[in-house]
Amino acid sequence: MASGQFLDVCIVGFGAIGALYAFALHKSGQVRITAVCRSNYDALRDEGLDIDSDRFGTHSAWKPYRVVRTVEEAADRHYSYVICAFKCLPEIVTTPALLCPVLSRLKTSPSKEPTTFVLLQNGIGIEDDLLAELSNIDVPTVVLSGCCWVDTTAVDSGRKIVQHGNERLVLGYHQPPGGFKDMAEELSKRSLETLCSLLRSAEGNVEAAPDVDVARWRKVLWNASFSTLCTLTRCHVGDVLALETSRLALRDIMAEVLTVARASLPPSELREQVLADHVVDQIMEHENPRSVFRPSMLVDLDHGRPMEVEAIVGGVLRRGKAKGVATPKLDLVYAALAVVQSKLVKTR
Ligand SMILES: NC(=O)C1=CN([C@@H]2O[C@H](COP(=O)(O)OP(=O)(O)OC[C@H]3O[C@@H](n4cnc5c(N)ncnc54)[C@H](OP(=O)(O)O)[C@@H]3O)[C@@H](O)[C@H]2O)C=CC1
Ligand SMILES: CC(C)(CO)C(=O)C(=O)O
Repeated sequence: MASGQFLDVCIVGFGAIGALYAFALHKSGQVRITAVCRSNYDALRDEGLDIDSDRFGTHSAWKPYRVVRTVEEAADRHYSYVICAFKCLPEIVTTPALLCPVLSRLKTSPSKEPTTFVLLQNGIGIEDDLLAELSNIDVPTVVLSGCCWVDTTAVDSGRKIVQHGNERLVLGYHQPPGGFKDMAEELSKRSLETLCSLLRSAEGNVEAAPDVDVARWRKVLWNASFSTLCTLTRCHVGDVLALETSRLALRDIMAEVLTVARASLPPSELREQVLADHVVDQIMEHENPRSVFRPSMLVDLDHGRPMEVEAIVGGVLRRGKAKGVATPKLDLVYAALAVVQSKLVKTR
């Protein structure tokens, strides 16, 4: 292990997801967390973080090992894991640009110690630009990503995080653009296992995905339909389930996403099982018609913050276009959200 008995882990984006999983990793007793905080830097440094989590318990004034203001400040050492938990907004800043100081350090590092990047973010193809950038770096690296099935929010200007109900994290590794070489896949598997076991030792409900791309498409089925319709209507989940016409729209969007998913992924038993047509029925039956849940995209709009339209909807559309799959319903959803998004980006 690096640094004697601790693994150094850097969390970039210390909001709801970043802080929740940082705390879980800290609870494992085996890591040192460097938290890159933006708007909540002063609060975190001076007062620490309050946590009210059904999964990880209630804690006050928790301080990570280090709180820093920028990625540049964080890049004074080697990290075993760099966890990205900022909103994925490539139209504002790409992931490689945001991580530039860490990547530059890796490029010039005489040590060949591996680094694993972990994307705890929604969307499709969010790993592409990072994988491309890492393919130019002569140090072993791994890219993992995670689908978070959890309802967590940063409140009190990021001084506190609240997490209700169940928490489930599905983590898996991505293939580099040219495929795996030498021992790279072994390294990815080991890195995935280590992260899963750290989170499990803190009672996190984590699963290693046999194919992370299949898991991400399964997740985006929900985000591309429920998150977008709730956002465009500014209504909670129960409201968009209440009318026959909006239920039909949810189903139609999910059917389009499934067609793109199946066209984009290589054939496998897992793909057929996880992304079969009847999954739409399962999702619709599983949602509570009385749910007052507001998806994170709607929460961003509520606060006037840019939304992950490109990562969630744009990602599906780009894959659809590449495979010649028509997506008329989702095209309309994208066009409407793009109008709102461009105003949010201009006024931020
Ligand atoms: N919250 C949830 O329940 C779920 C979230 N997700 C996904 O998880 C990801 C993270 O979402 P979530 O935690 O909710 O988002 P939050 O908005 O709560 O947190 C994002 C954090 O990233 C920080 N940040 C953004 N850009 C930068 C930057 N350039 N440098 C440093 N910090 C930065 C923000 O700082 P600042 O305060 O200054 O803006 C904020 O603290 C998203 O992809 C989301 O879709 C997935 C499932 C559930
Ligand atoms: C599916 C869900 C609600 C997380 O569980 C989500 O991804 C979101 O709110 O953006």
